[in-house]
This record gives sequence, C-alpha cells and structure tokens, in this order.
Amino acid sequence: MASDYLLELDDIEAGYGRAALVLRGLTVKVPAGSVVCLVGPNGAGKSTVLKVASGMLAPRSGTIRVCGDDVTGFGPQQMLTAGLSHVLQGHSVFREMTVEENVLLGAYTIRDRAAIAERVGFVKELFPVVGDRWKALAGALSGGEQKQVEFARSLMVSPRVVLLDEPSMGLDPRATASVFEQVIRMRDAGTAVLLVEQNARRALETADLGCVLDLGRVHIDGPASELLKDPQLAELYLGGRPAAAPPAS
Ligand SMILES: Nc1ncnc2c1ncn2[C@@H]1O[C@H](COP(=O)(O)OP(=O)(O)OP(=O)(O)O)[C@@H](O)[C@H]1O
Repeated sequence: MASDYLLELDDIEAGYGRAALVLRGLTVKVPAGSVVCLVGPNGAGKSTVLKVASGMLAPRSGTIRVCGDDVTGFGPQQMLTAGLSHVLQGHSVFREMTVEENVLLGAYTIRDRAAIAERVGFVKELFPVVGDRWKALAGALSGGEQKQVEFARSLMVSPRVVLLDEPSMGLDPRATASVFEQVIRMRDAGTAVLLVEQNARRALETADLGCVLDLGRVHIDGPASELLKDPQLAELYLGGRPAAAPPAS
C-alpha cells in the first residue's frame, strides 16, 4: 500500500560513538506538499534528525521510510537516490566557482544531459537570482543569494524531500524573509521540506506542521499555526512572554 508520507522516521534512536543517545525514540513524518519544521532548544537533536534522514548517521534502532519503502541503513548516496537531499548548516557554495558550476555539482549523479538541461530550466525559474547570476562567481553573491544557489543545487536530483538545516543562519532579516519565501516556493513546486531552525517563530510561521523536540524526542507536534498560539510553547521555545508572571519572592 502506498504511504501517505514521503518521509517517515519511526521510533529512531541515534547518537555519536559511545556517547549517550541523542535521539531517544523520535518519530517525525513528512506528508507530501508540506513544510515540516523541527524546533527546540540547543542540543535537542534537531540537526541529528537531518543527519539520520540523509544517511550521514546510521540509527541504532527504528525505521526510516521514503514513500513507504524501508531505507533504514542506507548511506548518503543511497538516500540521495531514494529522494532525500540535504542542505547543510552554514554556507556551502564554492565561492571561486560560478553559480552555474555550483548548481551543476548537484547533478553529478545524473547521466542524461537532456534531464540536466530540463532541471536547470526548472531551478532558474524557481530561483530568479540563480538564472540572473548564472555566470557570476558565487562568492560575489550576497549570503541570501548564495542560499538560493544551495537550494537550486539540492533540487537538481529532483528530491522528494529537501532537508534544510538552519537556512537563515547568519542572514539579516531581509535575506531571512527571502529564504523563507524560497522555502514556500520549493514546496509549491512539489518538493516537501523538513526544516530545522533556531528562528523558531519565523519557521513556524512558514511551516505547515511543527515538531517541538526536547531531549531527543518529539515533545509536541501539530499544525504550525496551532503551535504558535500555544502560550506554554511560546514561553518555553519561542522567546515569548510567560503566560503568567512568576510569584514575587
Ligand atoms: N559529530 C558529533 N559528535 C559528537 N556529538 C555530537 C556531534 N554532533 C552533535 N553532537 C551532540 O549531539 C547533541 C545534539 O546535537 P544537534 O546538533 O543535533 O542539536 P540541535 O538541536 O541541532 O542543536 P542546535 O540548535 O544547537 O544546533 C548535542 O549534545 C551535541 O553536542
């Protein structure tokens, strides 16, 4: 039976080396046509979730499925082929290479030239900056524009789900707003997004679904608009005011 979800991480336990587990029975599901956002305190394991989903870190237990197919234990290359593309935290464009060269790096597994040309047309249309600055050195672009080059590169393999780790990191408010607009454009163009963000409120305003992680588990999840309204979550995770002032001592 076909799955309702493009990506399912089910009851995942994962950690680094001999250290204590970071993910302790985590379940996250990404439906088609959605942006799912992971928020939570520093060290909650948000980036670790993306590493598990992209095959960079093998889970110790649990199941990973893409469109219902079990891909648990796949490495990064196999996860990419299965339809999961990971945009890492920080800036990963090659500054001394052109935008074109950076974007085409995302197509290195594709042999069919016509398919590459079709995909180039797609990303140029989706991210106008990429088309406008195609022959420019990537290092000459602003931080927000470079993020679009990274997004374009990640879409070259026609992924089912793009994994975005803190895309707004280091960007000013205007560039951040633009990056979140591009996230919506990706979703509307048919690629689901699993997003990790420090800027939790802004991310939940963009996302369809939100998951609040704490201590390696999903503490609460649901429609992002409802999570934003929850006063307790606002107090704990969204930098909001406490619902009630603590009693004076
Ligand atoms: N490569 C690594 N080796 C060992 N421990 C790691 C490694 N990467 C992360 N950790 C640890 O795993 C835990 C979760 O880290 P992770 O980066 O997933 O959290 P996060 O929720 O994304 O945090 P932040 O919001 O600060 O980016 C932390 O305690 C961190 O120190």
